[in-house]
Amino acid sequence: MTGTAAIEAAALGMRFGRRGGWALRDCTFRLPAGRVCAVVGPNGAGKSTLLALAAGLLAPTEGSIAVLGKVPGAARERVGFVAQDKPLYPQLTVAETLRMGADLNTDRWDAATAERIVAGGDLNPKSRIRTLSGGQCTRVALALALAKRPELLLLDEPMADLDPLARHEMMGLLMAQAAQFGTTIVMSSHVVAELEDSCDHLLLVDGGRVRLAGEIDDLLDAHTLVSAPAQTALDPHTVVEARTTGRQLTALIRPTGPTPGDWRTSTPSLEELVLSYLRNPQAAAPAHTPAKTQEPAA
Ligand SMILES: Nc1ncnc2c1ncn2[C@@H]1O[C@H](COP(=O)(O)OP(=O)(O)OP(=O)(O)O)[C@@H](O)[C@H]1O
Repeated sequence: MTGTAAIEAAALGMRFGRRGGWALRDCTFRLPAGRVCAVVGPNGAGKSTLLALAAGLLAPTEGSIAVLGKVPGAARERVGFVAQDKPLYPQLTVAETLRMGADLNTDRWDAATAERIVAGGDLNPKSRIRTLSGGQCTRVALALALAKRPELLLLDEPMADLDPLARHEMMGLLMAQAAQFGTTIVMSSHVVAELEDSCDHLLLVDGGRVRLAGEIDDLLDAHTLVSAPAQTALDPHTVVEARTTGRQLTALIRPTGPTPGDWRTSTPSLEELVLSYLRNPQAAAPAHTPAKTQEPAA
């Protein structure tokens, strides 16, 4: 891992059109190189906009974003991007698509990886892209992006239209790529539970703001799930969410010290953490992983 961040954003904002609302606003975060980062958040939160800004396909309305230490456009050769709609040329065959990838990336093209990914889906190299299913197109798009051997791989909901076996296979390939080459992977997804075992870094985007940013283990360790009798006072701890069902209180807190011995406590899952923050827009981010402050350089 180097000292250069994979992505560094400062007061980043994006507005589509002069009169449009802000798709992203005041986003400041630092993603160290070599991480596998989950970008999660509700529909319309700004995840695709953030990834498109990092890919250099959009220019920020305000603030800045640096990718591998450069403006995104200047880092494009070292970045792989698979957009949500997996744009490919419909009239090309699978083989022609891979050949185009090889021609565009002569210095780094990993033909064996591209062919292995395509073969794994039993795709006929002579099939035209327009005849493929959504999941098969995703497989070709991922083959193009991975074979480019990027230093940073930006994936917008890469698993959304893959079947369970293909998801498992692709996740394995992505993790192998990250382990072997130190590739930084940033992937958006709505299936938070699926990300917990694969990702080590989280960006929670909500309403165009980055609400949580940091190492997943640190974020989980900073929170405690509490089960206690209803009416239990939770202060002085910081309460992200508290719900009472009958005589039972369930809460997600950020403890400010030891909790009473008669509380039942556990560490939340990533999904529990994310859902609690999304259900409670007023809950502030933890002090050591605030949306507006840089985490320490690696
Ligand atoms: N090209 C565009 N023109 C105008 N508004 C846009 C455009 N692209 C995105 N937006 C708006 O920006 C906001 C963020 O959209 P974005 O696609 O980044 O969200 P998202 O988190 O990726 O959502 P989803 O999970 O549904 O894919 C939304 O309000 C959306 O309507």
